[in-house]
Amino acid sequence: MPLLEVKELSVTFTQYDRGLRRKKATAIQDLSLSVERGEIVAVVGASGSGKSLLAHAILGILPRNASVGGQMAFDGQPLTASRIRQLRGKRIAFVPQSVQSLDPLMRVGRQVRQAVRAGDPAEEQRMAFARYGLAPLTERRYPFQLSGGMARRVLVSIATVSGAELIVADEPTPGMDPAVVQETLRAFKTFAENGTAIVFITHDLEAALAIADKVAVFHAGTSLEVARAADFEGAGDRLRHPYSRALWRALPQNGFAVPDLGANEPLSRSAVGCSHARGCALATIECAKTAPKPRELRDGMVRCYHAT
Ligand SMILES: Nc1ncnc2c1ncn2[C@@H]1O[C@H](COP(=O)(O)OP(=O)(O)OP(=O)(O)O)[C@@H](O)[C@H]1O
Ligand code: NI
Repeated sequence: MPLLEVKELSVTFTQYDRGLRRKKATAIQDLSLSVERGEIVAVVGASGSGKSLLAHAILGILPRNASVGGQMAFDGQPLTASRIRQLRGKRIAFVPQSVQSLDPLMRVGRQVRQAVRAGDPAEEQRMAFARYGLAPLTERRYPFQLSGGMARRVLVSIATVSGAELIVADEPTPGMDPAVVQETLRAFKTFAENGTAIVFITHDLEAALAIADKVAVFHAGTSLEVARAADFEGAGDRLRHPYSRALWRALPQNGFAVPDLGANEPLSRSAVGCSHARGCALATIECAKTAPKPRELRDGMVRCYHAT
């Protein structure tokens, strides 16, 4: 049984136009994902593809104008609003994308110590700071006295000292220098080896592949493919979706093959058809008409009529 199971999640925002006309915008649609204990599932995708919203939906911290559909379960029990309030910061820890989520008025060492649930808080905090390359004196600083990369290491410390069974990390590494990124990724790997389940959200496919078991490729508010990390190899022939293959081939070591993905177009999630149909070499009339349903393929998932 997966530790976290997300089934057919949808997130819709109600917004008011000028003139108080209500309109609805669907930001996540028909999204399913599961994470086992000890497993690292990376969620990769372009800006605006819905990665943070997935994290916020799991953590129960979506804004009030968002409505959520579908089901989520943690450790076999439905993840209701009241249950997530009990689990947050305990069995489920979150590394938020924004460093603004640190308390601006509290020294960062104390913020980390408050998150410790087992063991000596001071000891745990010192060990976390050492692990992520933060000097001991950093504990006396306030958030505004830290660089972005340091603040992110504090956020990672807070999530990891909690001893949570599931860590949802939303872009934990930007602003860190490369050695610290490696150290942070290694720490995640060690937590997973000790049984922690990790959802690792990143737009950095290389970082994802360095530690993940599975990779969910997001586009326009849903996952187009869930692959084994090992499927990203060679020319990408083991990948199931043309979009994942394009992401893989665009990496420097694969020759920066940049296809026209239509990536900067306004998201086509409200449009009918496959969100990737424009700019896809395989697209047929069917793709433009009706979005393909997810289907299992070779120990993974794909939403594409043409995947084999
Ligand atoms: N409060 C909101 N009201 C309306 N729409 C929203 C709101 N928050 C997010 N969205 C919509 O949801 C989409 C997905 O946002 P999300 O923050 O999940 O993207 P992301 O994949 O995390 O991007 P990034 O890589 O930039 O962090 C956005 O493009 C935006 O259109
Ligand atoms: Ni985000």
